[in-house]
Amino acid sequence: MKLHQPHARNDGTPLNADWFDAAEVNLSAAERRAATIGTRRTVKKQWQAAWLVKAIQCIDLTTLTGDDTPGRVERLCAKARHPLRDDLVEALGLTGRRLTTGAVCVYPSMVRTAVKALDGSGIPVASVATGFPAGLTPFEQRLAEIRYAVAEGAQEIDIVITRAHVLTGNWQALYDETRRMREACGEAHMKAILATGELKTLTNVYRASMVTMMAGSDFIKTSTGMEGVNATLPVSLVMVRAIRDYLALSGLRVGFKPAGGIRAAKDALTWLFLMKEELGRDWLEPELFRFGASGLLTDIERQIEHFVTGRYSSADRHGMA
Ligand SMILES: O=C[C@H](O)COP(=O)(O)O
Repeated sequence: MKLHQPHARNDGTPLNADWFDAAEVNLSAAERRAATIGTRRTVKKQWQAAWLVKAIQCIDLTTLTGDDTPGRVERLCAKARHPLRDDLVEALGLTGRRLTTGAVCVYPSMVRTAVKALDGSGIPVASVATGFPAGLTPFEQRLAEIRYAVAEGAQEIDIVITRAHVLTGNWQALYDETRRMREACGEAHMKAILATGELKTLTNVYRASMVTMMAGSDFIKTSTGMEGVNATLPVSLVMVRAIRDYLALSGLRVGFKPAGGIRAAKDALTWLFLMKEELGRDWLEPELFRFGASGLLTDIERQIEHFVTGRYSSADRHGMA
């Protein structure tokens, strides 16, 4: 089991419109391609639990609700440290091996609590910032929120972009904003949330992905979890292909984080297949891939229980068997 090793930060590249201006993404082509990912690949039963363990290691275990309390955050952190029951860990032959989620993701005011609760675990704390989820507070306040979360101990910052910059095609403004946010993050890694459900077209999703990567995002993330439409496979396909194109053009590796509404173990596997097919094995590690999810771990644990006890009924129901 690999320890969490933060990958090199993305220092970004100058804004270069040649890298995205001509891009046009065809919605139905993306939908057709996305629709085949889960069906073309099958995983032998004996490997499914291993894939689900991999999914656990890539979860940013999240609580982002108005009624969050220090107690809830502490319980979340305890779960991040021990994501599976001891009997399941033993049945999987993982006793004594390190098994944690990729990170814990909270609001800025909960960072200190999470850092304390995760002390010594090596699990990073991610904080949303910049007026999450809408990102419409005054810009200097958004930067101050990043600095606050970093000072509290966050090692990763999930920023939200100004959707209006995308909707008006103001790529320079999107680049400059993201660049300043990246600077405010200091040594913390930055994930740029595109809120794709509000960007109207997949072409906009592709262009926003490229611009935020050029501005130095370490990850691009689909959604806040609060938009009307959150992580979808067609949107994810477009974003991972932007990551692939950016790698080819710049030589820089950027991570991907689908987030919002991912609750079923079966869906987690589909996303892992997508990463492996489109970007390769390196994007199956928490350094380059995360799920932003509050409820996914519950279903994964349930499915693993079914595997180790030999009761596949629920897995069958989820189409996993
Ligand atoms: O960034 C993470 C999302 O807010 C989580 O969304 P979820 O609660 O639908 O899993």
